[in-house]
Amino acid sequence: MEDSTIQDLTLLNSPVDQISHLAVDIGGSLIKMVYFSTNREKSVDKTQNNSSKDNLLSGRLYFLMFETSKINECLDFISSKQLHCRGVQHHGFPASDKNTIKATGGGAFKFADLFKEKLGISLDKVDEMSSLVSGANFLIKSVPSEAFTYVNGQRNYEQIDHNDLYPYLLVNIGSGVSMIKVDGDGKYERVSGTSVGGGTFWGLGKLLTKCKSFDDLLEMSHQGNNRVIDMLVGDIYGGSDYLKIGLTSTAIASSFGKAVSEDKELEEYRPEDVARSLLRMISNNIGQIAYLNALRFGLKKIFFGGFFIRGHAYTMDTISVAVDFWSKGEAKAMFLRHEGFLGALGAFTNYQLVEEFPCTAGHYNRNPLVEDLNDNGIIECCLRASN
Ligand SMILES: Nc1ncnc2c1ncn2[C@@H]1O[C@H](COP(=O)(O)OP(=O)(O)O)[C@@H](O)[C@H]1O
Ligand SMILES: CC(C)(COP(=O)(O)O)[C@@H](O)C(=O)NCCC(=O)O
Repeated sequence: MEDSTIQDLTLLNSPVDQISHLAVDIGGSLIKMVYFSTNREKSVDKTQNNSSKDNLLSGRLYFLMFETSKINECLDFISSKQLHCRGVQHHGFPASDKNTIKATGGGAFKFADLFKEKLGISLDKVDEMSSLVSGANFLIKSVPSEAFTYVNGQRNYEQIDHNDLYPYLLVNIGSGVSMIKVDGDGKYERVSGTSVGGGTFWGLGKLLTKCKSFDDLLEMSHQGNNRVIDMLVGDIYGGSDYLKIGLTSTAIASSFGKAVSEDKELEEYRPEDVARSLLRMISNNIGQIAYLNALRFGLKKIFFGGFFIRGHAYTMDTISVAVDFWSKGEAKAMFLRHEGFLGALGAFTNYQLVEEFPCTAGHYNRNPLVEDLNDNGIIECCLRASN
């Protein structure tokens, strides 16, 4: 954690805090939420200081996550905190429509009736791909220290030149994977996808290791050794490399391939090793498909998002190495600190209220009220409302 700011959600009940503009992204696995909170005492009305007719309200974007299978807990939480019907109505700043929130992801369709029934609110649907792109563009362009490469176990934060951002490939690894060629704000095309994604890792991992939580599975993979199960080039070539086609003896020739010849039951393998092979197989595969799509369109930058990544060192390393290996160093894999919140942020920007500058990040909050919550960075920003 970069900062020790601990934000307990009981603060939401503080009389000086104003919550507004909740946006949700309801995916196949997880519900992601973003909301804006301002401190009334600190909010600023720039109309007094400059000639602009815009009202600027400083505050913070907060991030929350629930499992989609626990949608009812999520609705109870929104209801108990009245997250959906708080509006900011001072300094000439309009309240959000009390009965409508921006929503994206498949669940915006699937659960629309449930939101209406339990909370009395309508979901204003924002297209999922469009939200991913708006969220990514917002993060890359407006939030400092957001994008980074992962090389030799090191995060290297990149200052992205706005004039040299497009085109890029956005690879969102959620339950499934979408690959989107981004050419500008609102200019994009979904060029590919694969059903072998985060849901595959978690689903197969659960079956094969009997693991109870995604985080445990990731932790297991950290302790494992994939060479126990994967068939390496050296296993086939008597310990030698096959350099003529660019493969070292330690490269994986066949994921899970060793399990064929070894007369072993699943129980005889360490779950840690199984988890490691699985993570490597899926990350490698996504890295390779991403590279092939980058090659198709001559793209040099590939940004990876989605909650599958979870800031996990081994996942990012595998993806980075795959992209580097296949592109012979030509393409670059980049990751985003708010990786899992692209869709939710994109839906939030659809309120047309986010002022792109100034934004700062670096504070972290851990929300003790929500299980499984990652350490999600809050973002300080200004909202703007035109008169
Ligand atoms: N706490 C968690 N519970 C379930 N899956 C998780 C969790 N944390 C990370 N994941 C991973 O994130 C994936 C979902 O990513 P996400 O971007 O939220 O996609 P979706 O929009 O499909 O829900 C899961 O398939 C899993 O691989
Ligand atoms: C259907 C989806 C866009 C839904 O998004 P998700 O909830 O997985 O984030 C995604 O799962 C996907 O792109 N799947 C891959 C389908 C394919 O191209 O084969």
